[in-house]
Amino acid sequence: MSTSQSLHDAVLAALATVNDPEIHKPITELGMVESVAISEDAVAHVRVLLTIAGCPLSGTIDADVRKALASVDGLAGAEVELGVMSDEQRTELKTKLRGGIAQREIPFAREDNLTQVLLISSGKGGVGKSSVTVNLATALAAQGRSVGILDADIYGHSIPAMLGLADASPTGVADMIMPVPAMGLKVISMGMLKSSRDQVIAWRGPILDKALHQLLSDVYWGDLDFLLLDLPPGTGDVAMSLGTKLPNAEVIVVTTPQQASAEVAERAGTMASMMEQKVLGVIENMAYLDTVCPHCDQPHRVDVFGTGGGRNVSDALTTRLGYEVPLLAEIPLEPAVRAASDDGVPLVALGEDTPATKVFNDLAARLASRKRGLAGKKLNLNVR
Ligand SMILES: Nc1ncnc2c1ncn2[C@@H]1O[C@H](COP(=O)(O)OP(=O)(O)OP(=O)(O)O)[C@@H](O)[C@H]1O
Repeated sequence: MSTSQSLHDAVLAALATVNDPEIHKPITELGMVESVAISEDAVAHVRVLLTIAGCPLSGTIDADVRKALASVDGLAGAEVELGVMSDEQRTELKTKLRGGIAQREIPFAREDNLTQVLLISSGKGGVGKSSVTVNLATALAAQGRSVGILDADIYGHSIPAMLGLADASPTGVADMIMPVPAMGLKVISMGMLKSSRDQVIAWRGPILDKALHQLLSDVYWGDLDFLLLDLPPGTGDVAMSLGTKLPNAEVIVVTTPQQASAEVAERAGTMASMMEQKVLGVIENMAYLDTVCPHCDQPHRVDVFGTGGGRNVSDALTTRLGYEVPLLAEIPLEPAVRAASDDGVPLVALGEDTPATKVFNDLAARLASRKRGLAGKKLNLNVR
């Protein structure tokens, strides 16, 4: 092999180590390296194409490319020129990002898609649906899974604030929306589509449907092991719309011990049949408070909100739906859960060893080790 050829190969190998800062894939795979030439004096001439003119991250890409080239042995120097992709090249990139699918298709709806799509729902607001979503997602990510969160709660978008992303907005690359990274998760919220933070979203019917479709198809989720959707409480337009969009999704019902179980089960059951989706199980949140008794100084479990709500909902749903709907977890009422969320960091991300953290990590481990697509196989996700 000639020296110039081996230098050329070495330069390409070095460029393959440079990731696009937003897409997180090598620029060589994304068609961003337009040309590489090695001149007789061993100088590399590299032309890199940005996805859009005025790309805010052009400085980062330029610096990363130069750094990679500086590591190539035998090069006397490097000249880097930045250009911009043509419309055609952008279309090619978009197709590549969509896994070879040119149209705006929802990747999670494909039969061969292996992402576990979990719809976190509740009969009514304030039971801790969003807290469960962020903590479970963080626990899954800490166990090495690639996890996305879609905050589809049109009434209150609590997810961004719980992840310290209150003012974050996603960027666009080649007509695709880049999810916002936080705590190792990829995050998109309906609230991020609003023009101002205090604007109220009152979308219904077709507009809501379109927005949801966009968040599922135009967002560059990449290969996800899990996608968790925080649904608005109750049944409604979002549930209806997601039914057809995410046929393989599974519903997790979050409830509290005192909630009228029949009512919760009724709503969850109705929603699941509206969506034609399986209910994976029930999570009882704020299940109990572990505290030291002021009278006897001994640790006690106090059932602040009564007992049995989660188990009753699981039993009622099992009867109503005709298959086993297990109680997946009982999460204690723990002031740290609220405090951490208020600080914009899910409790699980703090790495502290608390009973709630343990429950989230344990549930994440069970979900992560699930075998997918084995029809009829008992999944054994029961909490007891
Ligand atoms: N296990 C828990 N221990 C202590 N506080 C909790 C727990 N779970 C949730 N909370 C707190 O309860 C409040 C409501 O929780 P969260 O916002 O997650 O509920 P939600 O069901 O998503 O509500 P909404 O439907 O209104 O968005 C928050 O202040 C949250 O920090």
